[in-house]
Amino acid sequence: MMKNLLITNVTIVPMTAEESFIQNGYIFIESDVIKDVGHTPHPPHLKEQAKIIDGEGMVAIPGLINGHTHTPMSILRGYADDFPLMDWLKKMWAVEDRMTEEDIYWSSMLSMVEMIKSGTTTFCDMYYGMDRIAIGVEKSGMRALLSQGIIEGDSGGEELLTETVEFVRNWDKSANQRIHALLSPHAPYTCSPSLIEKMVEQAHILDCSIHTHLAETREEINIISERHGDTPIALMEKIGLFTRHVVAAHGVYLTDEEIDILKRRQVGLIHNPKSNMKLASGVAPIAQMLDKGVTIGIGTDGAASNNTLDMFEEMRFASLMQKVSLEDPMALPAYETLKMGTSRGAAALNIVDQVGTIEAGKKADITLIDFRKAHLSPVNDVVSHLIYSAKASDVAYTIVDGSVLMNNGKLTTIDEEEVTWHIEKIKNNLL
Ligand SMILES: N[C@@H](CCSC[C@H]1O[C@@H](n2cnc3c(=O)[nH]cnc32)[C@H](O)[C@@H]1O)C(=O)O
Ligand SMILES: [Zn+2]
Repeated sequence: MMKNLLITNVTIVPMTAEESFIQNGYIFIESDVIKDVGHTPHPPHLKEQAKIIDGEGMVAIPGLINGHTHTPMSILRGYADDFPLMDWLKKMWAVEDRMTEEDIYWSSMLSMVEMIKSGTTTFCDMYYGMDRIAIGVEKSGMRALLSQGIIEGDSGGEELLTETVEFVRNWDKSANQRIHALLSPHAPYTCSPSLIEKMVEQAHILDCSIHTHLAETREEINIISERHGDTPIALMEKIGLFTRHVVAAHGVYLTDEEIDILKRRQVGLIHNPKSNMKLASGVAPIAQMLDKGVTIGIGTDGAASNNTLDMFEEMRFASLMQKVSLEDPMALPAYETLKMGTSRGAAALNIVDQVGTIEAGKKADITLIDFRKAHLSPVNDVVSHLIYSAKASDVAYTIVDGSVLMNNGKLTTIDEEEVTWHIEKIKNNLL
């Protein structure tokens, strides 16, 4: 079957250079890779070699990158709202203890349905039962960074560590390199320094990145200070966490010194504005970190603390939250925010050689947004509309690795009705 694609008559926001656009362009995809991007007219021979998607009235952006989430938590959407993090977590863990691998699989598939429908092409996940999620990723066609989150129990984390190392060995670079496997100590307050040290050692051996939660709440700062006499990032620096590439979710409470560490160690910081607002964790100093050159992406966190996985909303909240908290309408402007959802998100996850921009040589992960809508009219400014006006439901096509996962609004790899049928059944048993 011919797998080449030609997207025609489309407005392209390639995210390659500052604010460059192609007003009426084409994108030629050969198998899983972008081969050619240009202005209309396209070379005529391309037409015979490819399936054509008419991009009239649409805007193409690099597929959105959800830098931090817990996909199976969609089953817990709306289950325990309006609590602070530590109380909320206790409620989550009580249910998570009862979740079976099947529950995890279908809940994760529900999240993939939501993400594909809202133009997300890559997500970075932390949960348990990761083998089943990886099988789901194979089926859905999405790109994913997967890690088994480790919370150290009374018995220590040794057994879990063996399991998670096995997971990385089995899945890293699988599914045509769509899957990256990472190691994941859940957080500095749920894992001891000695366990984290062991995980770093393993990450060096496996040559993989590390995904964790860091500096999320004031309470975390207090716990770490009481236990170790340090702040979370300073402690992690001491125990050598940042000798590997780290994806760190949150970074709400940071000293200037810690921001310097994040920059120097090229940590991929993932900002989760809606989760931070909903759990009232606080306002991350994003504008300040960007000024200092920290690499920042955007994530939704799990659907139980958000309560959606919609990256358009997430980008909008990121921008608005900086503006209002700094009383500065110029803080985190639209293009900067879109970068965090695409190219910079890819850099934060250390996959910028694969995705994050629309240019020849990159993997073909592309989202097409239909701009023929009242709330996107008139098109005075494409990027402004993407950040301040667009909705998830404006996404018409989601393409990953050259495969069309949503074709003019229709999912091609997942049977949504089957997923929702299972979800209803799981909900009735579990909650
Ligand atoms: N519960 C698992 C491992 C953890 S997976 C990831 C964990 O992160 C939790 N989680 C979700 N959102 C957040 C957050 O914002 N901060 C900290 N933990 C979170 C989530 O409830 C889940 O337990 C075990 O049995 O070891
Ligand atoms: Zn999280």
